[in-house]
Parts: sequence; structure tokens; C-alpha cells
Amino acid sequence: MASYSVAVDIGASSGRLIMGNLENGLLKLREIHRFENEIIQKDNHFCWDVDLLFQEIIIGLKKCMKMRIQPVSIGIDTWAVDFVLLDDKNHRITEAVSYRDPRTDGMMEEVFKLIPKEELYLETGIQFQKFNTIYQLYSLKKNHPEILDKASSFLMIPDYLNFLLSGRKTNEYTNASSTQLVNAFTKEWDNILLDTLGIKKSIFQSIQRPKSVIGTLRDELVAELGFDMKVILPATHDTASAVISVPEQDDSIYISSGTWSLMGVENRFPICVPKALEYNFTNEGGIDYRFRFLKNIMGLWIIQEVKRNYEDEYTFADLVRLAKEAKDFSAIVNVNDDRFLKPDNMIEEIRNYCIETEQSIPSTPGEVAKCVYDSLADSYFQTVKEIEEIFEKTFSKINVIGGGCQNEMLNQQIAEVTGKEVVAGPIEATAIGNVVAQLMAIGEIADLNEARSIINKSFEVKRYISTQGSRN
Ligand SMILES: Nc1ncnc2c1ncn2[C@@H]1O[C@H](COP(=O)(O)OP(=O)(O)O)[C@@H](O)[C@H]1O
Ligand SMILES: C[C@H](O)[C@H](O)[C@@H](O)C(=O)COP(=O)(O)O
Ligand SMILES: [Mg+2]
Repeated sequence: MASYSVAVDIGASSGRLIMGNLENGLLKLREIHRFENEIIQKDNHFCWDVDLLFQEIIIGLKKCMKMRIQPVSIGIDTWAVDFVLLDDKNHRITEAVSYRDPRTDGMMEEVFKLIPKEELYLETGIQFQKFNTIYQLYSLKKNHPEILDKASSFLMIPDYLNFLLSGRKTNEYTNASSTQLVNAFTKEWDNILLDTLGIKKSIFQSIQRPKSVIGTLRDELVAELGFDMKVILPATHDTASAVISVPEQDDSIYISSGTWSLMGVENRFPICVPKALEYNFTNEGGIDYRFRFLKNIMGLWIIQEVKRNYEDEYTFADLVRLAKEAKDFSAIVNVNDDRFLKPDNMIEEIRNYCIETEQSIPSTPGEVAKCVYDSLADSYFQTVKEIEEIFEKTFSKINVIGGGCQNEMLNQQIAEVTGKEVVAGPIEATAIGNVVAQLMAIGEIADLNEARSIINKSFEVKRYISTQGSRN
């Protein structure tokens, strides 16, 4: 009898429930439910609609019922850094404010007055993104201390959704590491750091590792669904789950390509050398206490916003085709400039950048899309050079995983600018990593090596080779 595990993967643009099971040594996936995940305005902040997200999970589980399939387990992964706070009656007392909200403007600099940047990096190994949880909490402490005073529990987004499912409150390690409040060496909350910031330690849960079975569904959910299931912690940071699925780990760099492009390598220990700080690389926690040495690149968020600015008149495939047709247009923006984090109008922001840097100004949808994709490829090229400088070695391959691996033009562009073989796929790398963590937890898969071997055999990849060698 097959054991079906349900992966709930909620990225910054879309969510999906994907059921996985082993059949003749291969991993079989079946998409159960897919939904949009959009930022909304609430209480004058940019927020995620966590109540709607939880409803979508229940809708997906009810679809399993209709399929007469009773999954044995569920695991939830989402984007990083964001959280909610509960009071002593376990009532949610904050909105799930998005990392794109301006409430953290200037907070990083405020924290550096208490803890030097270099020291913070040596302790945590985490990249400096102005929206890290540490700066979100510090913003609350400075601007709404009454909320922190009332708080009893800190739960990151997957933790909160797990709480709604099971009643159990945990903080999972891979996602906790993204807060910049976890010590990279002890892998626990950094109590000295929390004391220095004046943030009470009691709101944090004990850190649990991926593959932990934290409980089962709340009684009322069992009654509503007609079945129970184990609630398991995958690597609840979506990128940590995605990295599990990178098909060819040896001698390769990955790009987890979704709303963000997370570009890096898997490592056994944190790298906090001055060059890593200078280039703003991070050491986020991975499964089995591995490390994700990577850099956040603004990613396909930019083309998502361009698509929205054109009122969704074009599909992503349309925008790729139009970019190809605009082959004579050329302009490059620094995709990692904070101005692209949440501009009012992305197309105008791109045009203004090109005006300010005295470049050709994109006017057609094809020219705008080509500028975005060329700029992403340029950022990937720069990041490869930084990674190879830090590791003092040359990598031969780049694995592109996630929704962005469907962009064949960009995959070829990456091969051309870097001169490396690009291995594209699997698209649902995050959900696959989520499922195999659950299957390891229930003993269907022995360990990470076996998981990766099964993944490699189960999913096709596409290869792209440079036609002209790399840029120097
Ligand atoms: N057919 C396609 N052609 C080109 N790009 C695509 C295609 N389908 C999806 N994408 C890209 O994949 C991105 C979504 O990737 P995904 O991994 O689902 O994101 P997230 O997990 O952040 O929600 C879209 O923003 C889009 O740019
Ligand atoms: C804000 C974080 O850096 C972001 O969540 C990133 O870590 C991430 O996981 C993005 O995943 P997507 O699937 O939303 O691109
Ligand atoms: Mg994703």
C-alpha cells in the first residue's frame, strides 16, 4: 500500500499542494491544488493573508478526500524571515507583515549601533538583507513595544500554519537560521544577541530539525476531513527544501529560481570570511545541519511585477518570446538595488534606472523583458565569479531549479555568459525536497543520499551548453 505524503510549498508568488509517493524506486508526484499568494495591504502594512493560505491548505486536503486518497503525512514550507506573534492565549496579535514592507527601513543601521556588522556576521553567518527577521523585530521593539510585551510566542509562517494544523508550536531550524538570530555554530537561538537587542528570549520555541514528527491534526480538523495524518517538519524554508532536490550536486552551483533567485552551493560548514561578508553571501541552515552558502538575487519578482504592470496581458511565455524578438535592445540594471524590492511601478523604475545610467531606455514589453532577463543573467555571472573567488575553484555546472527553470531562453543565456553547462529542473524542486524529508521521517527513505539518488532517477533535466565559451 503506497504511503502518500503531502508537500505544501508556498512561495512568494504561488502555493501548491503536491502529493508524493514511491513507486518501483521512483518518486511519483501528483499536483493536488495550486493557488496565488499575493501581498495585501492591512493596517497600513504590506502583509501575507495567512488565514487565506491556511484555508487553501484545507481546500487542498479536501481534494485528497475526493480522490479517495488518505495521505499519511503533511509538511509545510514557505518563504523565509516573516513571522507572527501569539499572546498567552495563543491568539495571533500581529499580521503576517511581508519582508517587502518598509517598516524595516533604517533598522539595520540601528542594530549596528548595538552590534557591529562584522560581529553579527561572524556569529550568524547570515547575509545582510534589510528585511531579515532581526530588523523586523527591532522595528517592533522601537515602534510598537507594547506588541512585543504582549507576545508569548514567535512563530515563522510555516510554524504558524503547523500550529493551526496540529496545535503544536515549534521553530524549525532551516527557517530559523534566516532570521539572523541563530548562532551558526551552536545552531541555537543566540541568547547574547537577543539580550543585546532587548528582545525577550521566552517567545522563541526550541529549535526543531527537519524530519521531526511534531504531531497529528487537531481533532476538529480530523472531524472535518475524515482522516488524520502526521504533521512533519520538512526543511520549512522553501529554498532549503529546494536545495535537497538539486540533481547534480558535485562540482555545481545551484540557482533556486522563483520569485527570488537564490544562487550558491551546499557546504558542510559556515563560511564567514571577509570576502563572503563583502559580497554579502549567507550561510542559511540546510537539512542534516548542512549549510546553504548562497546569495539572494532579486529574481523573477521583477518580471512578475512587469507582468502585473501590463495588467497580465502577457503570460511569462509571451514575455520570453517578446524578449527574444527584442534581440537588438541592450540595457543592464543592477537587479539587487533596493529600488526594485517594492517600487510603485516596476517598469517605470527600470526605465528611470536606464535614464540615470545613460543607457537605452526600454519602451516595448519585449525591450523591458529583455532588459530584465539580461540583467538577471549578468547578476548570475557576477555571482559565479564571486563564488569561485571565495572557494578558489572553478565549478563546471549550474543547476537551475524551480519555476524559473522553464525559461529556456534564460537558461541558454546563463550558459552563454558563464560558459558553464546549465542543468535545468526539476520545476517543483521545493515540493520534492519537502516530500523526501517526510518519507525519510517515516522510514520510507533511509537518508539524504538515497533521497538524492531517487530524485535523480525520477525527474528529467534539460541541459544547455554555451555556444561561445564564457565572458572573462
Ligand atoms: N512558462 C514559463 N516560461 C518562463 N518562465 C516561467 C514559466 N512559468 C513560470 N515561470 C517563471 O517561474 C516563476 C515562478 O516560479 P516559482 O518557483 O513557482 O515561484 P515561487 O515559488 O517563488 O512562487 C514565475 O515568476 C515565472 O517568472
Ligand atoms: C525573503 C527570503 O530571502 C526569501 O524567502 C527567500 O529565502 C526564498 O525562500 C524565496 O523563495 P521563493 O520560492 O518565494 O522564490
Ligand atoms: Mg518557491
